[in-house]
Amino acid sequence: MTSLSEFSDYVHKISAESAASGASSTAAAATTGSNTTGKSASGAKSGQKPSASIQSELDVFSSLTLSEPATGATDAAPRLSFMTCLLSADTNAANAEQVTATLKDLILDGRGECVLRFDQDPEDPSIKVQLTAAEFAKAVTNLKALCARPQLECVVTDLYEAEDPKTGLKKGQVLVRERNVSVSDLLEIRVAVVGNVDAGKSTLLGVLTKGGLDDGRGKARVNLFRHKHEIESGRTSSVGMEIMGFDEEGKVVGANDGTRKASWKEIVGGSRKVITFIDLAGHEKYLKTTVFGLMGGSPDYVMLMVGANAGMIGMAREHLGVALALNVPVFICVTKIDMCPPNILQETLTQLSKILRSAGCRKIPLLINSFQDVAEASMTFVSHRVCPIFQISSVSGDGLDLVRMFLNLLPFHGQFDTTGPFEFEINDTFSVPFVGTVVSGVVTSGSVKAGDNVYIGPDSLGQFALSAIRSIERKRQPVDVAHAGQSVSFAMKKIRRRDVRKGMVVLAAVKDAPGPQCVREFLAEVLILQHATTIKTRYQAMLHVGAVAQTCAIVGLDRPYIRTGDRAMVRFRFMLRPEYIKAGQKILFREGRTRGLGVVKEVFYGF
Ligand SMILES: Nc1nc2c(ncn2[C@@H]2O[C@H](COP(=O)(O)OP(=O)(O)OP(=O)(O)O)[C@@H](O)[C@H]2O)c(=O)[nH]1
Repeated sequence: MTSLSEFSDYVHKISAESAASGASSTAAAATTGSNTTGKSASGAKSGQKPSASIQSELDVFSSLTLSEPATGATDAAPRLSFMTCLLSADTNAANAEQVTATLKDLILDGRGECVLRFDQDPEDPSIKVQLTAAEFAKAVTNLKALCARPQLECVVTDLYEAEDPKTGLKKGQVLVRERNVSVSDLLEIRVAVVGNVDAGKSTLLGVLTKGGLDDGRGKARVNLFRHKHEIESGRTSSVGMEIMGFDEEGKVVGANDGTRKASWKEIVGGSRKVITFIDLAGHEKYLKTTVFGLMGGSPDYVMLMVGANAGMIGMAREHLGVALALNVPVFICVTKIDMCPPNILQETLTQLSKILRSAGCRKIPLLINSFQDVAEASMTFVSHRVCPIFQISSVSGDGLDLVRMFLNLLPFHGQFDTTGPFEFEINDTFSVPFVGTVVSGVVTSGSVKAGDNVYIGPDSLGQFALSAIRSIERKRQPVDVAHAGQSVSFAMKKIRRRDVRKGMVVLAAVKDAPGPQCVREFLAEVLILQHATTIKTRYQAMLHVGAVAQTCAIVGLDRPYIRTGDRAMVRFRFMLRPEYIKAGQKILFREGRTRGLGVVKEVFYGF
């Protein structure tokens, strides 16, 4: 860490910027040598001896900052760094307000929570901070006091603390999470669980959501199956949903000793963050369902399960490929370590590392062994192409605490258009007694209220029907409004269940505006990942785009033929019926061993 020099650079940068923006009063006062009654002075008053880095910042700012601290800095005055303000927040009201404002922004970005590192600036992580043990303790105390105030109403949970024995400097991380959240604003993170058949996916979900442990013979997974044939065969064949809730302190809500599964109502009622697991099938026979779950379920993360003794076999590579194609961050759980000899476990880890580092993946494998690793990985996971790897056992319980903590810290990173017109992709349909037709799926844009008029379609003739939202449920709890990024279900008015199907959309019905249009043909830029020979026009394959899965034919190509490794512009035609798709959506097509992926570039409206 070169905090001193970095801080000075930073301070010079800020002072140059403030000078450029016309901080004449600051400059004038500085030259007159006026005493700074500013924030830094009060930091010194607190009796704590600031570390060199903080002191250097205080020194520079004491010659720059002239505005009255009580009235707040003027627009032209440079802002003190977060940590400098935090250290003096107990004695300086203006600094306390600045920290509060920064925290509010971070919590808003994180949809109700944020993780803070005490060794870097939260607003600019490239700025390193060094804190002595006393400063660290003060920073944590001040943070807790600020978060308890009505302006924030948050709970601060310590994640880890570590002290450098040589320098005595301390670092650590905390989780700041809102204390009160309504069901409609509850933070939800969707995690798709994939891996080869018998890798232990359903078992791990059973153990995480119910508590208790597995017996190695399928005890934990029984409650998760949705069909009788699944219980009999022990194989998942459908897309299952499980939820796990964390309270404001990060404790798991409802999971007990494995004897009873908490109801969704209990979990949602006590949680401030909910993880929705999309449990997918590992068998090759159900690949279409699994790809549908990955594309239509809009997962934020993919959890790839790998049996320690089996390694990356069968469908696991296929699932990893789809996750990478969709650009969804992946983390890996190497499970069944209780029944795996150490040399085989090592072989599996080496194999994983090779696959992840290969040109096709370009990921950095990161073995997670401690709470510190978890906390650090959760912050770098999304942005740094890191792939955390956990070694766990659902039978002995090894490594499960680390996985639980990681799930608790998984950050929100959805890129949904919250301000656009309302759009919703249907993933499943139900007929509920006394309620009528219910559709479930993900709001991909905008928001909708119960009672709003909507279009639903397209049907096999490309038509959209007018309907209205009778009621909305989120995690089986009634809510009044649904926002982009949330998975919800709608009870629909005037629609029969047989008229709705997966892949349809629900759209805002704007009065006097023309209705939505569907697409029969579209142009996509594709990359052929694998094909034995050449692909020409009239070639047909199963094409997935969002929740749509339909056979498409190639009706146009920018060259006579394409083969493995080629990038090309391809015109596709839906064979069965038109669909509602948009430019920018990712596509994936497969037929036998053939695989291709791409992006929709242009859509052609009409039947
Ligand atoms: N010893 C041991 N056995 C495990 C562990 N995890 C799962 N198992 C056993 O492995 C078997 C397969 O587990 P499942 O959870 O059904 O595997 P799956 O990946 O969900 O399989 P599909 O649903 O068919 O894709 C069951 O008999 C589990 O009891 C573990 O950590 N240790």
